[in-house]
Amino acid sequence: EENLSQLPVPRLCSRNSRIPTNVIFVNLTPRTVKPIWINFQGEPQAYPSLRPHTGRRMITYLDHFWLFRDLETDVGLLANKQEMYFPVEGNNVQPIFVNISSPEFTLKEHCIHFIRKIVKPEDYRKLDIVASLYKDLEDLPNMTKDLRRLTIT
Ligand SMILES: CC(=O)N[C@@H](C)C(=S)N1C[C@H](O)C[C@H]1C(=S)NCc1ccc(-c2scnc2C)cc1
Repeated sequence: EENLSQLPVPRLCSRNSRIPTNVIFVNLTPRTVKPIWINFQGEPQAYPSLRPHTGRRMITYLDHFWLFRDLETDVGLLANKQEMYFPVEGNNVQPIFVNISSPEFTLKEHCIHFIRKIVKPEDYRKLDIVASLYKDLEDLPNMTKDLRRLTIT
């Protein structure tokens, strides 16, 4: 019986449904948000960024997938409290609000994010901290990694 772990990870991709839906991306964060559309080939495609506390009314389609990232740090953000957004029903009257917010980070995650802002990666290992934190600092936010995790779970 073939070894399942050798099979390629299936690619999450939007389906070309052509069923439009009106949405409003609302950036509730004090950060600039980069919307990412996962295209029909499963490749992430960046859309124009949203400045802090701004909204953008736009048209997307049923069975299309979106992720949202902090433009500066690539930290993953939430859309309606989820890691991934996809419109569920075509609605041509009431636009659907997509509220983009920041996840609730632990104190440790806040500290990792802060240290990354003030210390260059080549200097992480000069810090007098426990070695396991070097790995945490070096495990930078990565959309491809998140996309793979989201695809297989
Ligand atoms: C046939 C089909 O579905 N083509 C895709 C490429 C289309 S039309 N898409 C993919 C996504 O569902 C969004 C939709 C496009 S390109 N809608 C127009 C559009 C343009 C700009 C935006 C944004 S996002 C942040 N700022 C703007 C202006 C959002 C949607």
